[in-house]
Amino acid sequence: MPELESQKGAGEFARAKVNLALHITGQRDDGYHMLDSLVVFPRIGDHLSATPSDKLSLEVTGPFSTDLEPQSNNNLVLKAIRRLSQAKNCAPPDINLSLEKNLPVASGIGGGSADAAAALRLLMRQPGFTLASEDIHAIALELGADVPVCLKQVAVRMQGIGELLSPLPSLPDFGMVIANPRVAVSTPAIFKGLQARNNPSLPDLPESFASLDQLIVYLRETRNDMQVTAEALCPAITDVLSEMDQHPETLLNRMSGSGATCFALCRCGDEKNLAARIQKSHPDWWVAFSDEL
Ligand SMILES: C[C@@](CO)(OP(=O)(O)O)[C@H](O)COP(=O)(O)OP(=O)(O)OC[C@H]1O[C@@H](n2ccc(N)nc2=O)[C@H](O)[C@@H]1O
Ligand SMILES: Nc1ncnc2c1ncn2[C@@H]1O[C@H](COP(=O)(O)OP(=O)(O)O)[C@@H](O)[C@H]1O
Repeated sequence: MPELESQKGAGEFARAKVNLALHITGQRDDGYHMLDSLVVFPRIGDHLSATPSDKLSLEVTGPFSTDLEPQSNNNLVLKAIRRLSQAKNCAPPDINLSLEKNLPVASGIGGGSADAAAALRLLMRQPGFTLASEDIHAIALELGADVPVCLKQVAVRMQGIGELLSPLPSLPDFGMVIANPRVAVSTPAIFKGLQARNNPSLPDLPESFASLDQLIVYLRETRNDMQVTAEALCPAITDVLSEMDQHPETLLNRMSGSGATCFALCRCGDEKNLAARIQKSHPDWWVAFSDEL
């Protein structure tokens, strides 16, 4: 492994993925579901950095580190590093990776996918590890359906099983609060429990969203098709949505991904107060906010 070009402070920020809308439009023969989703990336996330070492290793710190086995070969960060090295016919690099786990695990905001994508970006910055964008996209998809969208971390429409990414009309400014009742939800269990798998696609997108009100009107015509199943399996999701509903700042609230994290959209500037009030009512929940999406 050539000496790391960037060391302290030059890590990767692995942003949470939030599905503003998530329609399940079909199922492939291999069982994977077809999606039509609007995805955004709030400024809330994990941090991944690397320092030279005598072998490949991973340490996990941060508030949710205890929910992951620190040395596990199943960590998506290590899987991503090994898979990209294999694609380059190189031995995995001798680095110590440090993951600050700020996002709850198995929570519908793609923390593991974001970490895997961060690991790919981090390694690709090193000489000898770059790949053409279609090749890195294919590796990302092998690691997980949500990993391709996490590579670029910009707002997009996501289709296929997660591999088809297309630009969105530019979005108005808005604030976001996300809250998780600290109950892990298994993505495969929610997919398995779906009552309907052939739902309509997203309504046609306008050429632009002139205002936040227009975006909210559009989103009210959309759904998260996993929400009913997830609420039945995890009633705490309903509690989070009801709490968000009680605050006048909330313009629209919904579950992200397969849950249990829910988001509330608000006017820019309202997010900090809204988050504080939700956290005050439920000190045991994980609550975060962002004004940049
Ligand atoms: C539901 C979504 C929506 O963005 O988000 P999360 O709840 O995970 O955040 C994603 O599609 C989750 O993507 P990801 O978590 O990467 O999925 P994978 O690891 O590839 O697969 C986990 C499990 O979900 C199922 N799966 C995943 C994606 C998909 N389009 N159809 C599926 O049926 C797979 O069959 C597998 O059993
Ligand atoms: N770095 C990681 N962060 C989170 N989860 C990980 C990671 N590596 C592997 N996993 C595994 O991936 C599964 C899905 O985690 P996660 O991506 O947090 O779920 P979700 O997409 O629902 O938010 C978990 O069961 C976890 O054990």
